[in-house]
Amino acid sequence: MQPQPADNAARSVIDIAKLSLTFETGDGPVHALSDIDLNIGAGEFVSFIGPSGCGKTTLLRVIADLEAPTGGTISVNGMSPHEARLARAYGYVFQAAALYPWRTIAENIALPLEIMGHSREEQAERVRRNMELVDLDGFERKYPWQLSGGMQQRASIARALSFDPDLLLMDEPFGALDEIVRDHLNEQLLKLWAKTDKTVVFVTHSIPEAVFLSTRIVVLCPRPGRIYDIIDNPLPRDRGLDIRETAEFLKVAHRVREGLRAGHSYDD
Ligand SMILES: Nc1ncnc2c1ncn2[C@@H]1O[C@H](COP(=O)(O)OP(=O)(O)OP(=O)(O)O)[C@@H](O)[C@H]1O
Repeated sequence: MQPQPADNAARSVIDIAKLSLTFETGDGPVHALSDIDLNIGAGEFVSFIGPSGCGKTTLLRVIADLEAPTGGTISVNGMSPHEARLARAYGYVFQAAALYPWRTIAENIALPLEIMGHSREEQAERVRRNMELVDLDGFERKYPWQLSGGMQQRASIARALSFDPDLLLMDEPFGALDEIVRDHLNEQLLKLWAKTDKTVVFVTHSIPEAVFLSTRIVVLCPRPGRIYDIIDNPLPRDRGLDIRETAEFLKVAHRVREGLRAGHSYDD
């Protein structure tokens, strides 16, 4: 039986306490993350937003076991990030679609399944299901360069979902796309999230994107990278783009902007 949303919301997926990460560089230590406390529950859509260099990507990479913290604790699905990575607990979507140009879209999406040793039939079924989920059916035999930037990013989301992880980590996936495409993908991502009940952690620079997508918004500030504010988004989960014109939306956006201003240095 599928867990009910209420039970689901109670289960913690990511637990971070007093976490820090200092990079030792030739120019001295860089305090990329300091004193981070954050819990993310199942089914949440949490955005990290903040000025360049505040540690958004580093925090996402720590969750994904691509960086190791130098202090504090973190668990993902009750495991260390390393164990969670081996257990394939999450799918990761990068800023650039990073598809292999010599493989068709279907072959790109099948790649993680191939590596995991799924049968050809299983691969085909999962590729079909995930291509449908991101609205790309019909493009199986195309190569990445035959698709627009937005379609390539949808393919990379389908690839991240191919092995059905409960957790999706997304690092500015739509940052390089124009506004209209981005709006469309934001809507599609929200529908996909509602349909699949995934937990999503999403890095962005865009206030409207963060407010439109998220159930919670984490505002970070730099030097050292730390959490400035965590905003519960009161907007209903079922929202369309026109919600961006409402007073509630603008109120949340205003609070995010205030947080960004407070942590921003114009010398950057
Ligand atoms: N491998 C590394 N070695 C040394 N310093 C690093 C490394 N990775 C990141 N940093 C530094 O850590 C800080 C946080 O970087 P990070 O990329 O996480 O910020 P960000 O908020 O994602 O920035 P942006 O919005 O520009 O992507 C920056 O000062 C960055 O230069």
